Amino acid sequence: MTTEHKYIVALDQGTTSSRAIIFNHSGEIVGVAQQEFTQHYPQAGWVEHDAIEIWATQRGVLTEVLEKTGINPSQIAAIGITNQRETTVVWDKNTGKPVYNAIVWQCRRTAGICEQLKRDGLEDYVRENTGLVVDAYFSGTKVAWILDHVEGAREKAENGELLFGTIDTWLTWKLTRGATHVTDVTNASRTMLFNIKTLQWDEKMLKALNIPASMLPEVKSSSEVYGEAKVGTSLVPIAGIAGDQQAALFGQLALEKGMAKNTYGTGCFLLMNTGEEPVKSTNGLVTTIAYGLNGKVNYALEGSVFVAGASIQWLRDELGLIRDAADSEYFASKVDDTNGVYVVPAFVGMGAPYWDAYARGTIVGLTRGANRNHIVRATLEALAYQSRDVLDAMQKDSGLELNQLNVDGGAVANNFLMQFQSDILGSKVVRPKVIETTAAGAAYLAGLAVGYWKDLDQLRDKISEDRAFEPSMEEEKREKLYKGWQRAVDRALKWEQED
Ligand SMILES: Nc1ncnc2c1ncn2[C@@H]1O[C@H](COP(=O)(O)OP(=O)(O)O)[C@@H](O)[C@H]1O
Ligand SMILES: O=P(O)(O)OC[C@H](O)CO
Repeated sequence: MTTEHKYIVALDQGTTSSRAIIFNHSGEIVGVAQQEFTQHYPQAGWVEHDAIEIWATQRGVLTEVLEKTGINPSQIAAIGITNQRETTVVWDKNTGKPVYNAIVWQCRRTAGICEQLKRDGLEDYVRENTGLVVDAYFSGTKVAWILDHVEGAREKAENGELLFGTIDTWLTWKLTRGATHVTDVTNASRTMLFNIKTLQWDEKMLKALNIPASMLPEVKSSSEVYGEAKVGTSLVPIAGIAGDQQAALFGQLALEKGMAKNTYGTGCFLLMNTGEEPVKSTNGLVTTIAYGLNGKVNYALEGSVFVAGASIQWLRDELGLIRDAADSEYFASKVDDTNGVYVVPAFVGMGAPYWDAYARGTIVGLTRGANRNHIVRATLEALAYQSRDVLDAMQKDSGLELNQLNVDGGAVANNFLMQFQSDILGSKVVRPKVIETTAAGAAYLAGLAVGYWKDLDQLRDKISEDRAFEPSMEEEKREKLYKGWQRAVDRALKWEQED
């Protein structure tokens, strides 16, 4: 294939926005288009997206970025898809219409189904075979909920008329006009329905949740041609698929055992590549598939924090304390500390390492002197404390000491946060020049599949450091602050009562 004038497009379908990013052969970004879409909160702790709006915004940004850059679809060598994971779409394969809104990864509505699975004694089985903990986060219980609550859905599913997919599957199906119903191993490993040892859908889990196998997509590697998308008058191969956190790991080229990254977006996700063998966590992390490439899979340990950058949006949209996410750095830097205030943003329960669907957000340590700056600062600091929680667990599980943390995602633009992160970890934090590593990972996977890039060595020199943050806090102060955080978390846990 000629690489002249050719590009790779990454479609990055995130929790809050859809993005299309064009990369050239040097791995540089030549165009970006982005569109936010509506978040639906029908009840406390519930989160939904309209799958049609997801498709419309994703399609819209693809058209927009081509128009903006003047690149013709015929110049695109391949499309890579990366996506918010776990979010669940069920649609009618005849009409192409979703039978219900997409149930988002953050949604807690299936906590009760999870309690039942635990009572049925499935916890150990789930951990051993899917690598996960029993939690409403993952797709399986969301599919079960749709089949049980949408009128006529179960009957149609049993007649083979309904399809299930995570967002990668939904987009691929739409882009190929219904010709392709696939997912990749990384996304499959987030469903709680996939056996990460046999790399097959897990019959016992399907039975436990009463989900017909006919709804499930075919599971493929993360880098191969899955189908062709019609873009304008051209047919463009879709050649890379990976969940966004795995794509970010790939985009940071953390491809060797022991390499890790932390992504600060809506949530925070710390992943460590553990090589070709799955490592079982005993400290509240999950085992997941990092990527499937060249006939093999690599595994990762993951610590998933449900609310990170989303708490900065909460300061902006719900409390009105800031006008723009970037303002948080200005207000936090106006004070020397939080004046004893801690914010625990457990808006949708807490993920790793606590796994408590009943935790709720809390602010503690308020005194008459507490002001906006302290609350903004405490909210930013919570991102760093939550990352320390998972990093400590990761070090215990892996037996490795991470003396450097590679970071990416929208919130790493915040220098205050990065410095505090380094201080509270006591280790170096390294921010790359290109923080769009998620999209880069999807582009690399697609480019490798079609021979646009021969191998990853061609890309290694493209990753360069923007800034390194070194710890400057005294050990005694660090541990005192962190102990305060742990006490604050205790207040947030198990706040909501089980129905
Ligand atoms: N300067 C900043 N300081 C703190 N948070 C920020 C800043 N800029 C963006 N964010 C947060 O980062 C998130 C957006 O990052 P992004 O990687 O695009 O997320 P996602 O892929 O989850 O949609 C938002 O939640 C936003 O509040
Ligand atoms: O869309 P993001 O970047 O918030 O990522 C969401 C995760 O994939 C959820 O597991």
